[in-house]
Amino acid sequence: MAAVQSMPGLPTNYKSIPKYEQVAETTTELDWADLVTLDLSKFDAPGGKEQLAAQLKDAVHNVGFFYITGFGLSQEEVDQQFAIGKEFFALPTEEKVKYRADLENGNYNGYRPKGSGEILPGKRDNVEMYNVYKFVSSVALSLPHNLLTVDEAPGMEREQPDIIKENRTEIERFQRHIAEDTVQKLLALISIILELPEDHLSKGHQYNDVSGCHLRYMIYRHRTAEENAEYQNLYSKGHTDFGSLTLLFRQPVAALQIRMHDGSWKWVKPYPGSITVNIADVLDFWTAGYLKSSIHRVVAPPPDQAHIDRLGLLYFLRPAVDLKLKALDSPLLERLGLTSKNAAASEITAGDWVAARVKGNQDKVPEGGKQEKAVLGGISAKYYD
Ligand SMILES: O=C(O)CCC(=O)C(=O)O
Ligand SMILES: [Fe+2]
Repeated sequence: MAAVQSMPGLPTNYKSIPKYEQVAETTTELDWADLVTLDLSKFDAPGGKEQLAAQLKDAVHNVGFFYITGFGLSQEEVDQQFAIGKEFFALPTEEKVKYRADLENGNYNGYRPKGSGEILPGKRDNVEMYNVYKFVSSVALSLPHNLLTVDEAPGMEREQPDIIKENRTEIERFQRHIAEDTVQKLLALISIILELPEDHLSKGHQYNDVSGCHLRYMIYRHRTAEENAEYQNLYSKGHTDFGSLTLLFRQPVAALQIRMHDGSWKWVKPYPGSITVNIADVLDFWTAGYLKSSIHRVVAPPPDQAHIDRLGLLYFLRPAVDLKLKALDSPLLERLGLTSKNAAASEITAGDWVAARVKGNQDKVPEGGKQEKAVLGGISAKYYD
Protein backbone atom coordinates (compact mmCIF):
# COMPACT_ATOMS: atom_id res chain seq x y z
CA MET A 1 0.00 0.00 0.00
CA ALA A 2 1.26 3.46 -0.80
CA ALA A 3 2.26 5.59 2.16
CA VAL A 4 1.04 9.14 2.61
CA GLN A 5 3.81 11.23 1.08
CA SER A 6 5.19 14.12 3.05
CA MET A 7 5.06 17.56 1.43
CA PRO A 8 8.43 19.32 1.00
CA GLY A 9 9.23 21.25 4.17
CA LEU A 10 6.57 19.49 6.22
CA PRO A 11 7.23 17.20 9.16
CA THR A 12 7.62 13.53 8.35
CA ASN A 13 6.90 12.11 11.78
CA TYR A 14 3.51 10.63 10.93
CA LYS A 15 3.19 6.92 10.50
CA SER A 16 2.68 5.53 7.09
CA ILE A 17 -1.05 5.38 6.38
CA PRO A 18 -2.71 4.52 3.09
CA LYS A 19 -3.04 7.45 0.69
CA TYR A 20 -6.62 8.59 0.37
CA GLU A 21 -8.09 8.46 -3.10
CA GLN A 22 -11.15 10.67 -3.55
CA VAL A 23 -14.08 8.82 -5.10
CA ALA A 24 -15.42 9.70 -8.55
CA GLU A 25 -18.10 12.35 -8.80
CA THR A 26 -21.64 11.41 -9.61
CA THR A 27 -22.69 11.44 -13.25
CA THR A 28 -26.32 11.98 -12.22
CA GLU A 29 -27.83 15.32 -13.22
CA LEU A 30 -28.90 16.99 -10.00
CA ASP A 31 -30.54 20.32 -9.24
CA TRP A 32 -27.35 22.09 -8.08
CA ALA A 33 -27.41 25.34 -6.08
CA ASP A 34 -25.85 28.29 -7.85
CA LEU A 35 -23.25 29.55 -5.35
CA VAL A 36 -20.63 32.29 -5.55
CA THR A 37 -16.92 31.29 -5.57
CA LEU A 38 -14.36 33.58 -3.92
CA ASP A 39 -10.72 33.23 -4.92
CA LEU A 40 -8.98 34.02 -1.63
CA SER A 41 -5.59 34.29 -3.36
CA LYS A 42 -6.79 37.77 -4.45
CA PHE A 43 -7.13 38.88 -0.83
CA ASP A 44 -3.76 40.67 -0.60
CA ALA A 45 -3.80 42.19 -4.10
CA PRO A 46 -4.50 45.95 -4.29
CA GLY A 47 -8.27 46.39 -3.90
CA GLY A 48 -8.62 42.60 -3.54
CA LYS A 49 -10.42 42.55 -0.20
CA GLU A 50 -12.92 45.17 -1.29
CA GLN A 51 -13.65 43.25 -4.49
CA LEU A 52 -14.08 39.97 -2.63
CA ALA A 53 -16.30 41.61 0.01
CA ALA A 54 -18.52 43.05 -2.74
CA GLN A 55 -18.73 39.59 -4.31
CA LEU A 56 -19.63 37.99 -0.98
CA LYS A 57 -22.24 40.46 0.27
CA ASP A 58 -25.28 39.04 -1.47
CA ALA A 59 -24.26 35.43 -0.78
CA VAL A 60 -23.93 35.85 2.97
CA HIS A 61 -27.12 37.90 3.23
CA ASN A 62 -29.41 35.88 0.99
CA VAL A 63 -27.99 32.38 0.75
CA GLY A 64 -25.56 31.77 3.63
CA PHE A 65 -23.43 29.38 1.53
CA PHE A 66 -20.50 30.03 -0.84
CA TYR A 67 -17.30 28.40 -2.12
CA ILE A 68 -13.71 29.49 -1.60
CA THR A 69 -10.65 28.58 -3.67
CA GLY A 70 -7.04 29.77 -3.40
CA PHE A 71 -6.97 29.06 0.35
CA GLY A 72 -3.39 27.80 0.43
CA LEU A 73 -3.82 24.08 1.15
CA SER A 74 -3.14 21.54 -1.59
CA GLN A 75 -5.50 18.66 -2.39
CA GLU A 76 -2.70 16.38 -1.19
CA GLU A 77 -2.71 18.04 2.23
CA VAL A 78 -6.49 17.83 2.38
CA ASP A 79 -6.37 14.17 1.35
CA GLN A 80 -3.89 13.45 4.16
CA GLN A 81 -6.60 14.56 6.56
CA PHE A 82 -9.19 12.34 4.84
CA ALA A 83 -6.68 9.48 5.19
CA ILE A 84 -6.39 10.10 8.94
CA GLY A 85 -10.19 10.15 9.31
CA LYS A 86 -10.54 6.94 7.34
CA GLU A 87 -7.97 5.16 9.54
CA PHE A 88 -9.69 6.32 12.71
CA PHE A 89 -13.16 5.15 11.63
CA ALA A 90 -11.76 1.75 10.67
CA LEU A 91 -10.88 1.11 14.35
CA PRO A 92 -13.09 -1.27 16.35
CA THR A 93 -15.98 0.45 18.12
CA GLU A 94 -14.67 -0.52 21.56
CA GLU A 95 -11.46 1.36 20.77
CA LYS A 96 -13.27 4.44 19.44
CA VAL A 97 -15.66 4.73 22.39
CA LYS A 98 -12.68 5.15 24.73
CA TYR A 99 -12.47 8.67 23.31
CA ARG A 100 -16.19 9.44 23.50
CA ALA A 101 -16.99 13.16 23.76
CA ASP A 102 -18.95 14.41 26.77
CA LEU A 103 -21.97 15.05 24.55
CA GLU A 104 -24.43 15.11 27.45
CA ASN A 105 -22.62 18.18 28.82
CA GLY A 106 -22.56 19.94 25.48
CA ASN A 107 -18.93 19.13 24.67
CA TYR A 108 -18.09 17.75 21.21
CA ASN A 109 -14.38 17.17 21.90
CA GLY A 110 -13.67 13.57 20.86
CA TYR A 111 -15.72 10.72 19.42
CA ARG A 112 -19.43 10.87 18.72
CA PRO A 113 -20.69 7.33 18.04
CA LYS A 114 -23.30 6.63 15.39
CA GLY A 115 -26.89 6.71 16.58
CA SER A 116 -26.25 9.54 19.07
CA GLY A 117 -29.11 11.53 17.60
CA GLU A 118 -32.55 10.84 16.18
CA ILE A 119 -33.44 11.66 12.60
CA LEU A 120 -37.09 10.63 12.61
CA PRO A 121 -39.09 9.44 15.63
CA GLY A 122 -37.50 6.13 16.71
CA LYS A 123 -34.92 6.23 13.91
CA ARG A 124 -31.33 7.00 14.82
CA ASP A 125 -28.56 8.39 12.63
CA ASN A 126 -25.77 6.47 10.91
CA VAL A 127 -23.07 9.08 11.41
CA GLU A 128 -19.80 8.89 13.34
CA MET A 129 -17.63 11.91 14.10
CA TYR A 130 -14.25 12.50 15.60
CA ASN A 131 -13.79 16.13 16.65
CA VAL A 132 -10.30 17.44 17.32
CA TYR A 133 -10.36 20.69 19.32
CA LYS A 134 -7.53 23.20 19.14
CA PHE A 135 -4.16 22.13 20.49
CA VAL A 136 -3.70 24.92 23.01
CA SER A 137 -1.77 24.25 26.18
CA SER A 138 -3.22 25.72 29.36
CA VAL A 139 -0.31 28.16 29.51
CA ALA A 140 -1.08 29.69 26.13
CA LEU A 141 -4.85 29.77 26.60
CA SER A 142 -6.40 33.26 26.82
CA LEU A 143 -8.86 32.65 29.63
CA PRO A 144 -11.94 34.84 29.38
CA HIS A 145 -12.91 36.83 32.46
CA ASN A 146 -15.88 34.57 33.23
CA LEU A 147 -13.75 31.42 33.56
CA LEU A 148 -11.54 31.22 36.58
CA THR A 149 -9.51 28.12 35.82
CA VAL A 150 -8.45 26.17 32.78
CA ASP A 151 -10.49 23.22 34.06
CA GLU A 152 -13.63 25.22 33.38
CA ALA A 153 -12.69 25.68 29.72
CA PRO A 154 -14.65 23.38 27.43
CA GLY A 155 -12.06 20.63 27.11
CA MET A 156 -9.40 21.81 24.72
CA GLU A 157 -6.66 19.20 25.16
CA ARG A 158 -7.80 15.61 25.71
CA GLU A 159 -6.46 12.07 25.53
CA GLN A 160 -6.27 11.18 21.82
CA PRO A 161 -6.13 7.86 19.94
CA ASP A 162 -2.76 6.85 18.44
CA ILE A 163 -3.75 7.86 14.90
CA ILE A 164 -4.27 11.45 16.10
CA LYS A 165 -1.20 11.45 18.37
CA GLU A 166 1.05 10.15 15.58
CA ASN A 167 -0.21 12.79 13.15
CA ARG A 168 -0.57 15.59 15.64
CA THR A 169 2.02 17.92 14.09
CA GLU A 170 0.33 17.75 10.72
CA ILE A 171 -3.18 18.04 12.16
CA GLU A 172 -2.20 21.10 14.18
CA ARG A 173 -0.50 22.69 11.17
CA PHE A 174 -3.63 22.08 9.07
CA GLN A 175 -5.94 23.43 11.79
CA ARG A 176 -3.80 26.48 12.37
CA HIS A 177 -3.68 27.30 8.67
CA ILE A 178 -7.48 27.33 8.58
CA ALA A 179 -7.85 29.17 11.90
CA GLU A 180 -5.08 31.71 11.46
CA ASP A 181 -5.19 32.33 7.72
CA THR A 182 -8.31 31.14 5.85
CA VAL A 183 -10.85 32.00 8.51
CA GLN A 184 -9.19 35.33 9.34
CA LYS A 185 -9.54 36.39 5.70
CA LEU A 186 -13.22 35.43 5.70
CA LEU A 187 -13.82 37.32 8.97
CA ALA A 188 -12.10 40.39 7.50
CA LEU A 189 -14.38 40.26 4.44
CA ILE A 190 -17.45 39.94 6.65
CA SER A 191 -16.24 42.85 8.81
CA ILE A 192 -15.83 44.96 5.65
CA ILE A 193 -19.39 44.05 4.60
CA LEU A 194 -20.63 45.16 8.03
CA GLU A 195 -18.61 48.41 7.63
CA LEU A 196 -16.61 47.56 10.75
CA PRO A 197 -12.81 47.73 11.19
CA GLU A 198 -11.27 44.87 9.28
CA ASP A 199 -10.05 43.09 12.44
CA HIS A 200 -13.33 43.47 14.32
CA LEU A 201 -14.43 39.82 14.11
CA SER A 202 -10.89 38.46 14.36
CA LYS A 203 -10.77 39.46 18.00
CA GLY A 204 -13.19 36.80 19.20
CA HIS A 205 -11.67 34.14 16.94
CA GLN A 206 -8.04 33.68 17.95
CA TYR A 207 -6.45 30.24 18.12
CA ASN A 208 -5.61 30.76 21.79
CA ASP A 209 -9.15 31.79 22.73
CA VAL A 210 -11.24 29.33 24.69
CA SER A 211 -13.79 28.21 22.11
CA GLY A 212 -15.26 25.04 20.68
CA CYS A 213 -13.50 25.42 17.27
CA HIS A 214 -12.62 22.02 15.88
CA LEU A 215 -11.54 19.97 12.94
CA ARG A 216 -14.08 17.21 12.34
CA TYR A 217 -13.61 13.86 10.66
CA MET A 218 -16.97 12.40 9.82
CA ILE A 219 -18.38 9.27 8.20
CA TYR A 220 -21.90 8.54 6.98
CA ARG A 221 -22.22 4.78 6.73
CA HIS A 222 -24.20 3.97 3.62
CA ARG A 223 -27.64 2.39 3.93
CA THR A 224 -29.53 0.03 1.65
CA ALA A 225 -32.31 1.28 -0.64
CA GLU A 226 -34.87 -0.20 1.81
CA GLU A 227 -33.27 1.59 4.75
CA ASN A 228 -33.14 4.85 2.81
CA ALA A 229 -36.86 4.55 2.14
CA GLU A 230 -37.53 4.00 5.87
CA TYR A 231 -35.48 7.08 6.70
CA GLN A 232 -37.14 9.20 3.99
CA ASN A 233 -33.63 9.40 2.48
CA LEU A 234 -32.39 11.56 5.37
CA TYR A 235 -28.89 11.15 6.80
CA SER A 236 -29.10 14.38 8.75
CA LYS A 237 -32.19 16.51 9.30
CA GLY A 238 -32.29 20.07 8.03
CA HIS A 239 -30.49 22.22 10.58
CA THR A 240 -28.38 25.31 11.06
CA ASP A 241 -24.82 25.14 12.45
CA PHE A 242 -24.12 26.53 15.91
CA GLY A 243 -21.02 28.72 15.84
CA SER A 244 -19.63 31.35 13.43
CA LEU A 245 -18.64 29.61 10.17
CA THR A 246 -18.43 26.03 8.90
CA LEU A 247 -15.84 25.03 6.30
CA LEU A 248 -16.52 21.83 4.45
CA PHE A 249 -13.64 20.34 2.50
CA ARG A 250 -14.39 18.99 -0.93
CA GLN A 251 -16.61 15.97 -0.67
CA PRO A 252 -17.27 14.34 -4.06
CA VAL A 253 -20.19 12.28 -2.76
CA ALA A 254 -23.29 14.36 -3.51
CA ALA A 255 -25.52 14.43 -0.42
CA LEU A 256 -25.48 17.95 1.05
CA GLN A 257 -28.49 20.10 0.26
CA ILE A 258 -29.42 23.70 1.09
CA ARG A 259 -32.94 24.93 1.77
CA MET A 260 -33.70 27.85 -0.53
CA HIS A 261 -35.98 30.85 0.16
CA ASP A 262 -38.92 29.16 -1.56
CA GLY A 263 -38.57 26.03 0.62
CA SER A 264 -37.06 23.90 -2.15
CA TRP A 265 -33.82 21.93 -1.58
CA LYS A 266 -30.82 22.24 -3.90
CA TRP A 267 -27.73 20.04 -4.03
CA VAL A 268 -24.27 21.44 -3.27
CA LYS A 269 -21.80 20.46 -5.97
CA PRO A 270 -18.30 19.67 -4.75
CA TYR A 271 -15.86 21.54 -7.04
CA PRO A 272 -12.20 20.49 -7.18
CA GLY A 273 -9.90 22.66 -5.06
CA SER A 274 -12.78 24.30 -3.22
CA ILE A 275 -14.14 24.54 0.31
CA THR A 276 -17.86 25.05 0.84
CA VAL A 277 -18.45 27.63 3.56
CA ASN A 278 -21.62 28.40 5.45
CA ILE A 279 -22.68 31.03 7.95
CA ALA A 280 -23.70 29.66 11.35
CA ASP A 281 -25.95 30.84 14.21
CA VAL A 282 -23.70 33.23 16.13
CA LEU A 283 -22.97 35.40 13.07
CA ASP A 284 -26.72 35.44 12.45
CA PHE A 285 -27.33 36.65 16.04
CA TRP A 286 -24.53 39.21 15.87
CA THR A 287 -26.09 40.72 12.76
CA ALA A 288 -29.75 40.41 13.81
CA GLY A 289 -30.32 38.05 10.90
CA TYR A 290 -28.47 40.04 8.20
CA LEU A 291 -25.99 37.17 7.82
CA LYS A 292 -27.98 34.04 7.13
CA SER A 293 -27.40 30.86 9.14
CA SER A 294 -28.83 28.64 6.43
CA ILE A 295 -30.72 25.43 6.81
CA HIS A 296 -29.02 22.46 5.20
CA ARG A 297 -29.32 18.67 5.40
CA VAL A 298 -27.65 15.49 4.23
CA VAL A 299 -29.60 13.00 2.12
CA ALA A 300 -28.92 9.66 0.43
CA PRO A 301 -26.46 10.07 -2.47
CA PRO A 302 -27.58 9.38 -6.07
CA PRO A 303 -27.59 5.70 -7.18
CA ASP A 304 -24.02 5.66 -8.57
CA GLN A 305 -22.68 6.75 -5.13
CA ALA A 306 -25.23 5.00 -2.90
CA HIS A 307 -22.78 2.26 -1.87
CA ILE A 308 -20.11 4.65 -0.55
CA ASP A 309 -19.41 5.31 3.12
CA ARG A 310 -19.21 9.09 2.81
CA LEU A 311 -16.20 10.56 4.58
CA GLY A 312 -16.27 14.22 5.56
CA LEU A 313 -13.69 16.74 6.72
CA LEU A 314 -14.94 19.96 8.22
CA TYR A 315 -13.71 22.88 10.30
CA PHE A 316 -16.17 24.44 12.73
CA LEU A 317 -15.31 28.02 13.69
CA ARG A 318 -16.80 29.12 16.98
CA PRO A 319 -16.41 32.37 18.91
CA ALA A 320 -14.64 32.77 22.26
CA VAL A 321 -17.05 31.29 24.80
CA ASP A 322 -17.61 34.50 26.80
CA LEU A 323 -18.86 36.66 23.89
CA LYS A 324 -22.54 37.60 24.07
CA LEU A 325 -25.03 37.04 21.27
CA LYS A 326 -26.10 40.71 21.24
CA ALA A 327 -26.13 42.33 17.79
CA LEU A 328 -22.99 44.28 16.83
CA ASP A 329 -22.90 48.06 16.50
CA SER A 330 -22.40 48.15 12.77
CA PRO A 331 -23.10 51.19 10.56
CA LEU A 332 -24.73 48.87 7.99
CA LEU A 333 -27.04 47.25 10.52
CA GLU A 334 -27.88 50.64 12.00
CA ARG A 335 -28.87 52.00 8.59
CA LEU A 336 -31.04 48.94 8.03
CA GLY A 337 -32.62 49.33 11.50
CA LEU A 338 -31.44 45.85 12.54
CA THR A 339 -31.04 45.26 16.28
CA SER A 340 -31.25 42.11 18.46
CA LYS A 341 -34.75 40.67 18.14
CA ASN A 342 -34.80 39.34 21.67
CA ALA A 343 -33.26 41.43 24.46
CA ALA A 344 -32.90 38.53 26.95
CA ALA A 345 -31.33 36.30 24.33
CA SER A 346 -28.72 38.91 23.54
CA GLU A 347 -27.21 38.37 27.02
CA ILE A 348 -26.60 34.66 26.35
CA THR A 349 -22.95 33.79 25.72
CA ALA A 350 -21.79 32.06 22.55
CA GLY A 351 -20.36 29.25 24.72
CA ASP A 352 -23.73 28.58 26.38
CA TRP A 353 -25.55 28.70 23.05
CA VAL A 354 -23.22 26.20 21.38
CA ALA A 355 -23.26 23.86 24.41
CA ALA A 356 -27.08 23.94 24.53
CA ARG A 357 -27.29 23.07 20.84
CA VAL A 358 -24.80 20.20 21.19
CA LYS A 359 -26.86 18.83 24.10
CA GLY A 360 -30.09 19.36 22.13
CA ASN A 361 -28.73 17.23 19.30
CA GLN A 362 -28.78 14.20 21.59
CA ASP A 363 -32.54 14.69 22.20
CA LYS A 364 -35.38 13.04 20.43
CA VAL A 365 -36.66 14.86 17.34
CA PRO A 366 -39.73 17.06 17.84
CA GLU A 367 -42.88 14.98 17.33
CA GLY A 368 -45.75 15.82 14.99
CA GLY A 369 -43.68 17.54 12.33
CA LYS A 370 -42.85 20.45 14.65
CA GLN A 371 -40.11 22.53 13.08
CA GLU A 372 -38.76 24.41 16.10
CA LYS A 373 -37.06 23.25 19.26
CA ALA A 374 -36.41 25.49 22.26
CA VAL A 375 -32.68 25.80 22.95
CA LEU A 376 -31.94 28.52 25.50
CA GLY A 377 -33.28 31.85 26.76
CA GLY A 378 -36.49 31.57 24.80
CA ILE A 379 -34.74 31.08 21.47
CA SER A 380 -35.44 28.08 19.29
CA ALA A 381 -33.49 26.27 16.63
CA LYS A 382 -35.16 25.29 13.38
CA TYR A 383 -35.22 21.72 12.11
CA TYR A 384 -36.60 20.54 8.80
CA ASP A 385 -37.09 17.16 7.17
O1 LIG B 1 -21.62 16.29 5.61
C1 LIG B 1 -22.03 17.34 5.15
O2 LIG B 1 -22.01 17.59 3.94
C2 LIG B 1 -22.61 18.39 6.06
C3 LIG B 1 -22.42 18.13 7.52
C4 LIG B 1 -23.14 19.10 8.39
O3 LIG B 1 -24.04 19.79 8.00
C5 LIG B 1 -22.74 19.23 9.80
O4 LIG B 1 -21.96 18.40 10.29
O5 LIG B 1 -23.19 20.19 10.46
FE1 LIG C 1 -24.36 21.43 9.36
